[in-house]
Amino acid sequence: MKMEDKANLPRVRIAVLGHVNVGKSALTVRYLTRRFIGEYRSNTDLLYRQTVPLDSGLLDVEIVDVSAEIENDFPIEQIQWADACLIVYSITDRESYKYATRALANMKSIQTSTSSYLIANKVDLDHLREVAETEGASLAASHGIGFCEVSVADNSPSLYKAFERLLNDSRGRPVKQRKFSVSKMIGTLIGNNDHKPIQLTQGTMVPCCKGELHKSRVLKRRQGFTATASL
Ligand SMILES: Nc1nc2c(ncn2[C@@H]2O[C@H](COP(=O)(O)OP(=O)(O)OP(=O)(O)O)[C@@H](O)[C@H]2O)c(=O)[nH]1
Repeated sequence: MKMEDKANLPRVRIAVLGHVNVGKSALTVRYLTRRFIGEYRSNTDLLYRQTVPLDSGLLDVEIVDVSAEIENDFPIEQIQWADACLIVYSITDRESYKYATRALANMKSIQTSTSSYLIANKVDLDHLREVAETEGASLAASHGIGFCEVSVADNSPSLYKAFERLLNDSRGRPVKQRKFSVSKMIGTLIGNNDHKPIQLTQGTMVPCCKGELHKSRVLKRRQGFTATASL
């Protein structure tokens, strides 16, 4: 594809939110690469960019995998940046369900136009289940959003359907009015010499250093990440 054609592709931005250890990184990498990264450690937000084929055509997708290192920190800037949010919890961790409940309530209170989807991960660990499927379904229903239970480890097809539904819904929406310069944010991420983009097979991943945008979060956070499997 020519560069100018690529530059004209519609773009959708997704923020992946959730409590620590629920599988946000594994889920994002699974969607983009179809691979499962078993041991993954990240102390900072990660931005992924990739062109994905949908039935409706090619789409430029940017996904922020939001670090949940700081408890109860509501990532408002990432949500305002995004066109859509995936809120993830683990069926084996009730705290993560509570986190998702708070996140959805906070999103409602700021009346964001961001569309959302709730994902319950780790259904392969049903013997360790702490959250019933009906609880996830009723939480999602109370916010009028989609819901599914998945196992990222087992490559559940529902995971891809959730992403595709969010992408298709967001693609059809008018361009979101943002309170800050998105191009500046992306420029900061991509242009930061300390955090060069990592080339994936089809896209890039950038450890996010959000500068002014997320100073309070980032300063408290240890920078850098390690991935024990190459993407
Ligand atoms: N059994 C099982 N383990 C999973 C699944 N998804 C992720 N994991 C594991 O859960 C752990 C946490 O996964 P991550 O993707 O790092 O989770 P995260 O939410 O990004 O974690 P933080 O970066 O700490 O917020 C890892 O050990 C994964 O291998 C799943 O579907 N089933």
